[in-house]
Amino acid sequence: MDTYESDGSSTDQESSETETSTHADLSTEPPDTDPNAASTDSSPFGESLNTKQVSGSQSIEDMLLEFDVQDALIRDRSLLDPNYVVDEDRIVGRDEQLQKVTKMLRVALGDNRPPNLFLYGPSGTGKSLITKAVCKNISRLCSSRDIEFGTIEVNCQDLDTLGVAVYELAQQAATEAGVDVEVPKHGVATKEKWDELYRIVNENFDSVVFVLDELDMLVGRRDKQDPAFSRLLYQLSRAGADDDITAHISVVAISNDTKMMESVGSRALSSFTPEDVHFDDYDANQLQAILRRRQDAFHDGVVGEEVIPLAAAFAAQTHGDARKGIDLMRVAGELAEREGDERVREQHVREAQDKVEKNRVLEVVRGITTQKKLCLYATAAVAVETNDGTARSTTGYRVYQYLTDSIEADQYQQESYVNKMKELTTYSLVDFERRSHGPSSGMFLEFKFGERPETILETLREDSRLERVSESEVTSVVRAQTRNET
Ligand SMILES: Nc1ncnc2c1ncn2[C@@H]1O[C@H](COP(=O)(O)OP(=O)(O)OP(=O)(O)O)[C@@H](O)[C@H]1O
Repeated sequence: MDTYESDGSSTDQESSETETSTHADLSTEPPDTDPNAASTDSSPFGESLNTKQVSGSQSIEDMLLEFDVQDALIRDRSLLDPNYVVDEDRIVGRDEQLQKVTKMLRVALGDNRPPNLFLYGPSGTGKSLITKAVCKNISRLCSSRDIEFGTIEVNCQDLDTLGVAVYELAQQAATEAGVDVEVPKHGVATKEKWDELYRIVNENFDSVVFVLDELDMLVGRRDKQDPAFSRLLYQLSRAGADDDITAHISVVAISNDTKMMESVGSRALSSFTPEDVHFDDYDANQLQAILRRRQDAFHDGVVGEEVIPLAAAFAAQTHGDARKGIDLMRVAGELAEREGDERVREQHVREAQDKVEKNRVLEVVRGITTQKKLCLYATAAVAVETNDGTARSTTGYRVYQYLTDSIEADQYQQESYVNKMKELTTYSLVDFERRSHGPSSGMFLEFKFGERPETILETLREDSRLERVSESEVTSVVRAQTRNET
């Protein structure tokens, strides 16, 4: 996989750079204060804050009570929470996947081991939802049949190493069983954590489904031959076959990266052998249908006619991501509530789009290294200047070279630049396609952003190093390079 087969410059050293540089680089602005405002209070907050009037009009208590009586627009916030597992009748347009996953996992209801599954497709296309909904139903039926069934679910996004992942699995297994983990989190060998996981599973379950969400993110230490996700899959599959785990186990691996299985080592692949289930992007109509099934999250008649089509259209621009559509509905509703409006309107969705987009970009760029920020900045700067919002890797690299020169940062080869950009595709902020200049010339990658490249530049400029770069000079470099390309 590209994420793993990188240039060697993406080492653990880079990970530590992430930790230090992000905090320093993307520090938030101090709160807006008016230096000229006179304060008569000796205490910084003023003792009167709880009881007295604020800004000469309403007291805090009045405002709180007003919220009590004001008609809230949102009736059921859980329907707008992306982590909430909605009932089956609210799941739209995923019949095929729902049937496939159900038929394969229902084996757990008898005395058999369900097959392993690999669910892949872009972000927000229902992979986790379908898995959780099926497991929830199996669990309910199993309890009526006296079968101890457990769903042990981990999201691998923030797990650095195999040892951390195994401990997390043990922790989740313990929570599901209502027992304690009996080994410490730190200072013990990974083998002890595996043994603890086996113990918890064997003592508490007849049948277990391990759900490994965003598995491709579990890369682990780069000095190991196989990525950590490959080793995890191997060990879990072997544990079932070698009777380390006596319960029937099935592993559901979930990833946005369609090529993840290509970097699973051959040893792991021959034990894991999953059934594949593909999840496509949603189109705007499907997204509308998903959102309409949740419209009762709001009180009757408060959602303007244009709200759902617009939220669906915005979400369709980001790979048909249902999570984004749901986020837009929630944020638009909250904005309307805050403004005291009696309806959610188109304008709230537009404001929400701006907010959600900025948050998504911020979330991604907060966690990436300075080198990746430079690659992303260069590529977004190119995309801003092209008619169709795309950026060629060849042009992007030249702008990257300009950026690294101007802030005196390390400069990597074009291959590394491309690898770093490819790694960023896992966050579905940017996507790429392979293109060719023509039959006799070379290939290049064409990057396209899921969010507006202007928002990406704006967010990245909060990094103090990038803030120093002259925007107009970057634009001139981009224009000159783009002319050369055509
Ligand atoms: N077909 C659907 N019907 C109703 N809601 C859906 C559907 N697909 C996705 N959703 C909702 O969209 C949100 C994101 O879905 P989910 O977490 O399943 O995506 P995912 O494919 O696992 O994405 P990621 O790879 O980012 O984890 C959730 O709130 C989920 O309930």
